[in-house]
Amino acid sequence: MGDLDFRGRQMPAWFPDAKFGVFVHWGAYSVPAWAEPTGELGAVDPEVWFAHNPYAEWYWNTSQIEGSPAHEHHRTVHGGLPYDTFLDAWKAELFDPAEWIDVFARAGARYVVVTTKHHDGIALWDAPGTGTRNTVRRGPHRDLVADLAAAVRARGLRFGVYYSGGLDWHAGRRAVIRHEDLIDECRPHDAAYAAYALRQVRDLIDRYRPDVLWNDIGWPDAGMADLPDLFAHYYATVPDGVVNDRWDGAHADYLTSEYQANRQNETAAHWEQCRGIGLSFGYNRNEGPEHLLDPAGAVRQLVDVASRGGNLLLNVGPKADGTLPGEQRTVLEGIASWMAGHGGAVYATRPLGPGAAPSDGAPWIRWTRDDRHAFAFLADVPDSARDQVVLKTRPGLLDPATAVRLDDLPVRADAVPDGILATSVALGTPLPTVLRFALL
Ligand SMILES: C[C@@H]1N[C@H](CNC(=O)[C@H](c2ccccc2)C2CCCC2)[C@@H](O)[C@H](O)[C@@H]1O
Repeated sequence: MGDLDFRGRQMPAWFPDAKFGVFVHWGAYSVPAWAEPTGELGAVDPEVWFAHNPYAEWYWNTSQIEGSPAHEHHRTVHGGLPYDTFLDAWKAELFDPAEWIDVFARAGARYVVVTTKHHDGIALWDAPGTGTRNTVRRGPHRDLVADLAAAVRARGLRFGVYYSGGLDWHAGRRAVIRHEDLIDECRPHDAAYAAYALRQVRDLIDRYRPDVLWNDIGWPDAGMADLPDLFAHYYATVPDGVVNDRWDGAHADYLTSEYQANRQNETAAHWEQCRGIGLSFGYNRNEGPEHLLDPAGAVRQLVDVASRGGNLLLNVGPKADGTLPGEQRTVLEGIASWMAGHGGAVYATRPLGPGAAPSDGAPWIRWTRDDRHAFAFLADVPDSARDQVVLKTRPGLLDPATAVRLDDLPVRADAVPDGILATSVALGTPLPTVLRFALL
């Protein structure tokens, strides 16, 4: 047992300061890359969800469900071949990890979390116990985890690993039909799987020293007793590492939400929202621009999350050939150009707290603060407002006379009874305008 009592552990400052991470879901599922863009998790009727799953990384499961469009697609387009055929078809021939990480870093990501084994049980490194069911022995014939870890760290970003501890469709259970199945029927809970999974996570820790241990779905019942030792080993190996909350309650340095699911977790001291740029984590060839966040939408998602004290883990689903889908890359480039001039109002900030009234209508307004400044983010100011906005703030909180726009356009700010009247130009753009004020 490690000597670390990690339950009262201090959150390492790098994680809440980071604000923005990029998630990568890349796997054999990136070969078919096929799902119905049904809707966001939490907004789709659970009864509909599994047979019409928008998560393209769930292809194995969805294509097992009789009568589902994915079942039909797999039969007609892929001849109903065994799923592992996709592993051999996955060549990653154009994969250039440094190129990916350059895009992520310019977009302002401070950490990158990559899938090492998703629910399909295929490992992206030569994981113990997988035999040839991994990308070193088949398909890409590369240790993709090592390649990505090296590229991420060469760029000065933190590297995290995603591991599907709770679901492994090779551990011999049937497809998930309904949500309640996910909890028990279809999850492996036996001692053999628990030992298998424990050995793999320990291997990830020892080989890659990940800064984030991002487990998903949960942990096998028979392996729950192993977790205190695993976490102690992790923290001994990576002293400023962080662990997420999907270990069936065993431990968490921070809580997670996913699209609209588990949003109640966003009131925790430390939390992270994950979502795709579109409706899926794995690349889905059926997604069009109408299903994706546009750059302004992605920036506002990041600002909204940061203004409430959380991190955004925004997912990219690369193609099987190793290229980033053009439409997803465009969104990252859009985030990059905004973050270049405004990142300072996001990184290492925290909520402004009770001083500011967050807006839930138009204009869209969010706040952050650092030790000396408050930052107001404005967007979608109606034309009728004629480039004037009232920022509701507590009197005496900040000094209107110190107002500046981070893009250096002129701004005038006057104290008014319920806050500050800001007058400037082009306040109505979808991409947020940022005003900085000195805190009194
Ligand atoms: C990052 C994504 N995680 C998914 C697992 N998500 C969850 O277990 C979801 C979840 C969401 C938020 C906190 C905890 C668990 C549940 C699934 C239905 C309702 C909430 C995966 O199934 C998915 O493929 C992707 O890897």
